[in-house]
Amino acid sequence: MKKNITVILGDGIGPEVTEQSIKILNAVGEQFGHEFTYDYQLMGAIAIDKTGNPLPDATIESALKSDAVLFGAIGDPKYDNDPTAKVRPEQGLLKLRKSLQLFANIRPVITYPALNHLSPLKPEKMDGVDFVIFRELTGGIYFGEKKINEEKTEASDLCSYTQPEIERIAHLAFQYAGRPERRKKLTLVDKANVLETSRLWRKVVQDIAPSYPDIKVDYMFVDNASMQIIVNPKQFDVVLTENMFGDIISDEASVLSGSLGLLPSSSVGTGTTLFEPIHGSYPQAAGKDIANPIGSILSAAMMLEHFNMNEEAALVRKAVAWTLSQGFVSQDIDSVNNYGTSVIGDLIKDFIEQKIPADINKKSVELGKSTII
Ligand SMILES: NC(=O)c1ccc[n+]([C@@H]2O[C@H](COP(=O)([O-])OP(=O)(O)OC[C@H]3O[C@@H](n4cnc5c(N)ncnc54)[C@H](O)[C@@H]3O)[C@@H](O)[C@H]2O)c1
Ligand SMILES: CC(C)[C@H](C(=O)O)[C@@H](O)C(=O)O
Ligand SMILES: [Mg+2]
Repeated sequence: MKKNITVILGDGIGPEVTEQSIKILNAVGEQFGHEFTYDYQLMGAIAIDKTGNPLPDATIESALKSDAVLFGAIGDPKYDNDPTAKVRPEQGLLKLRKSLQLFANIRPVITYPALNHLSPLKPEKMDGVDFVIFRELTGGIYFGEKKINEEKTEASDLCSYTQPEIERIAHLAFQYAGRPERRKKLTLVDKANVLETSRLWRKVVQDIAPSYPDIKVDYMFVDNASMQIIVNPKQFDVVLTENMFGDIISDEASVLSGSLGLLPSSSVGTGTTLFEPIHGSYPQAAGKDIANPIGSILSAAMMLEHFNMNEEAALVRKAVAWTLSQGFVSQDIDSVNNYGTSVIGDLIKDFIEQKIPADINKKSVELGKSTII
């Protein structure tokens, strides 16, 4: 199969983690006889530096005609620390989501038995944690009218949702909860005790629920949900929520897996689907070969599934689980014994290519070197 992928490396650690995913996609292509071609495009701070625009038209055009988009991360401290900046890297990402109508951001949260002992939570709370957050991505407070008065002393961001915006993601989430591998439970996370938009979410979900009689629906306020994710994460199966709540609770939930660097996502819309790790540009780590590439690599696995390459995706996941089980982990997972971004990428690639020596031991894999000795 031939697939053309728009690749947006972005800023900070975006390029180095995405480079590992490209390695993995190429290895999968070789093994299974697929041809992946890449069209590299700009977005974020690097795009502002090169073109003055955080999302050049060429990036949107490429994304619209490609089979999928693989995205790293955007963001730069020079904008984060300047609240008066008129042009910002994040505008590029938000505009891309809007342009591709990527209304549903799917963020799976799974745990790895091999990492449970490193978790801040008790291992018995972690075994079997497996839920998926459906985060609405093109509405809410992110996209409502923004105002600041002339004196710059009062500002507002409007949070608004329409019934169709809620319905389209709710249907996706219900259908997902009904998949054979899921536990047929959907939890709507909102703030319906305070917010009018949340009350609309509840009403729309309540109206839709009877069409999915097999799915048990639960409603939870976001403040409670933030606590429940930590104390009893096994109760969740599919979590449906609006844009900003989803942003926040998914970073929180990543702690269950072991690190923000582990979580992948897909953003689904009416056309091209985009795949990206949930983390940001982690500027402190940029260029140091210390970032965890697994969030990006698992996003590439989600992309393979999107191409109906299920066996290929399963092999990538198996390879990831193998590196974690062998202790080949990055600094965010283990601050004492850890391996570089590219070493982890190479090990996952070698596993896919069945090139891992049977007698491999940790000492034979050099920290920061990208070859197995
Ligand atoms: N989708 C995106 O591109 C995206 C997402 C979030 C934040 N951002 C941007 O990224 C910049 C930095 O934001 P931030 O510091 O709040 O969030 P961040 O996700 O970049 O990093 C937060 C912390 O998470 C950890 N982390 C994140 N990714 C990691 C990885 N791959 N490996 C190991 N550890 C990792 C690090 O401890 C880091 O300090 C900002 O400009 C922000 O706007 C972009
Ligand atoms: C960078 C920012 C606009 C973005 C968001 O808030 O959606 C990020 O945090 C994410 O989770 O992808
Ligand atoms: Mg976020």
